[in-house]
Amino acid sequence: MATIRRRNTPLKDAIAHATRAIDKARELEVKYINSFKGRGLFAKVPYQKGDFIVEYRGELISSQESERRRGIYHSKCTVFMFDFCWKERMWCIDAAQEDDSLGRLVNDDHIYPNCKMKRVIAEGKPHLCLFALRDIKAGEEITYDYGGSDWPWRKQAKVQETASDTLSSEEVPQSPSPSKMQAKVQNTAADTMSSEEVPQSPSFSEMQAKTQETSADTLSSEEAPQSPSVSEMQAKTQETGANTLSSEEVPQSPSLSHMQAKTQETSADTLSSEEVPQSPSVSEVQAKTQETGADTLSSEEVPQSPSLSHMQRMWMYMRTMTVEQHVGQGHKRVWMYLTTASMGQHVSHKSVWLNVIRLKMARLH
Ligand SMILES: C[S@@+](CC[C@H](N)C(=O)[O-])C[C@H]1O[C@@H](n2cnc3c(N)ncnc32)[C@H](O)[C@@H]1O
Repeated sequence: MATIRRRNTPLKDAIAHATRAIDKARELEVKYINSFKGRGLFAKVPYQKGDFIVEYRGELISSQESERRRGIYHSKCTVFMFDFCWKERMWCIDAAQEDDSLGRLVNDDHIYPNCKMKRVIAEGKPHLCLFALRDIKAGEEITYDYGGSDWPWRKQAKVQETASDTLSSEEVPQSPSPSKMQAKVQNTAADTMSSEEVPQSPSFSEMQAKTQETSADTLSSEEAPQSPSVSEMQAKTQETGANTLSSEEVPQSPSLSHMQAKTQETSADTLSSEEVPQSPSVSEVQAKTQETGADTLSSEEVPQSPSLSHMQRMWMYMRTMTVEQHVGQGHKRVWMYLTTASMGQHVSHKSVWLNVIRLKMARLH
């Protein structure tokens, strides 16, 4: 992927990357951090305060479509939906699809973030871009404040810092909140805009985006082409009879099955078999796995869901961990159990079961 060397102002830099949908692939790298945080984005080069870092790229959808998707997405996908206000309306960048874009991998830091999300208008469409809040050294993780207050990992962070990777029952992650990614979006085009042009944010509910007006980089009319009017955007939405914008305006929507398939990420800590209090499900899952002989199971393919009590027992010890099962002659199987912060009460028992089966199958040696 080509990288544009910065010759412009940060805002021009952001617009140049946003319009081409490219990242600074030579300046940034994705690294796996740990089982708690997953992946993160890191600077490979130093950045100066104010620099454009990366776009939070995804599909631009209306708030109505955002609500609809939240109703059907797995909770691991909804966390990638970023709501923001633009032209007196709520919009959402849906970055749930696993593409190669880097912005979607930036983690939250509400205490010492080094970047800030700002709204940038390029070719008439809003983009969400991260800009450095301070100088950033090579090797530093790129972070920003997701906003809000109820993100489950913030409550768990202290526990994770002190505890070993082997989780106790007290450390079972809290059920994820269904909250939206709160857009602490600043309007980068603000310097040249009057308050009429960038209206005050309405008072949205706590779950919704806080769009802040700030003075930031100056956007001239050459830098940002005219935005279509709200009514124009609304008209297009109505014309299509759908909540998503037409394909000229935004990329194709990812299919739900693809999104669901992408929710199976995990990482694990090792737990010896002695540490697992009860593992009745291992043999049961193994049996089911062998029965189907498939890599993934649809709900139709699972002949019988485990009973609720069984699920509850699994739930008691299911966390992010692996269990090593010695099968003789120096061979062992490693069972990997998927549980992350986003697997909680909002996931049906059946979904949890399917997730576990899939993961076990995927990781079975
Ligand atoms: C937009 S994604 C960021 C990329 C993610 N780490 C990954 O590997 O795909 C948001 C998810 O990252 C994790 N995350 C973000 N910030 C975190 C933090 N400060 N501590 C722990 N987990 C975090 C949470 O699981 C959250 O659902």
